[in-house]
Amino acid sequence: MILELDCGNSFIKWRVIHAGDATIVGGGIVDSDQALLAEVSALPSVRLSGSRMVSVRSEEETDALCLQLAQHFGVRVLVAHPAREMAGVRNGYDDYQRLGMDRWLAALGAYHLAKGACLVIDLGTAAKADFVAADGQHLGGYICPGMPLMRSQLRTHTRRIRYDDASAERALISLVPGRSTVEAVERGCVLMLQGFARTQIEQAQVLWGESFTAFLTGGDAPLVRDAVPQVRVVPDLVFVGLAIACPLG
Ligand SMILES: Nc1ncnc2c1ncn2[C@@H]1O[C@H](COP(=O)(O)OP(=O)(O)O)[C@@H](O)[C@H]1O
Ligand SMILES: CC(C)(COP(=O)(O)O)[C@@H](O)C(=O)NCCC(=O)O
Ligand SMILES: [K+]
Repeated sequence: MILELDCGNSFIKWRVIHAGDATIVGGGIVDSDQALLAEVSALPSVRLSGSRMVSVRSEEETDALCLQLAQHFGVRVLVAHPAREMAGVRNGYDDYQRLGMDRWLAALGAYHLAKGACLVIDLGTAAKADFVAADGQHLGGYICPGMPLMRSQLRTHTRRIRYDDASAERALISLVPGRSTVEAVERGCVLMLQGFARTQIEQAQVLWGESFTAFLTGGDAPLVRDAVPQVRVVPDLVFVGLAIACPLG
C-alpha cells in the first residue's frame, strides 16, 4: 500500500492506495501532522510499502513531517521536486523552481487526462489557474486569494464583520443578495470565486476556441461547479500528477 499526501497551506489531503491497481483503501483531510498520523494509524490492517508527497509548505515543515512518517510507519517518503519538463509538459515559469508544486502536479495530471490543451482551476487557500497548450507548453497562470483568505481578510481588516462558521455554512444555501453580514460576505466571496473561474474559461476560449479541457479541483471546487458547467471536476487531480512525478514500484 502507498500513502499519498498533498500538503497545502491549510490542510493535508491524504489517501492510501493499493500498490498494484491503485484502488483506494482510505483517505481524508486533516489540519495537523498529529491528526494525520492518528487517522492513518486508525486504518485497519494498513501495511505501507511506500509514500509520496507534494508540499507547498516550508522545507522545515515538510522535512519534519517526512521524519515523523518514517518513524511512525517505517516508510521512506518520496517528495515531488520541481522539473523543467516532465511527462510531455514544459514548465512555463521564467524560474521553473518558483512554480508551486501543487500547480505543477495538477498541470501534469490535467495534461495526462486531457491529452491536449487544458486549463486547471484549483480552489484552495489560494485560487489558482494554469494553462497548458496542446503541445505540452505550460503557459503560466494566475494566483488570487481563495475563499479562506478572502473571508479572513474581511474579518481581520474591518471592525464590524464577525460571524461564526456555522452561520457561514447556513448562509450558502442561496446566493441571492445577503440580508445579514454573514450572508453578504459569504455570498459575495463565492461570487468572486465564480467570477474567477468563469474568467479563466473565457481566457482559455480566447486561446483555444472550444478545443480544450477545463478541470476544477481543490477543497472549494463545489462552490463554483454549477457556475462553470463545462468543467471536469477532478478532486484528486494533484494525486494524478503526483503518481506521474513520483512513480513507486
Ligand atoms: N472536509 C473538509 N475539510 C476542510 N476543508 C474543506 C473540506 N471540504 C471542503 N473544504 C474547503 O476546502 C478549502 C481548503 O481547500 P484545499 O484545497 O484543501 O486548500 P489547501 O490545499 O490550500 O490547504 C477550505 O477553505 C474549505 O472551505
Ligand atoms: C500559490 C500557492 C500558495 C497555493 O497554495 P494552496 O492554495 O494550494 O495552499 C502555492 O502554489 C505556492 O506556494 N506557489 C508558489 C508561488 C507560485 O506558484 O508562483
Ligand atoms: K493545494
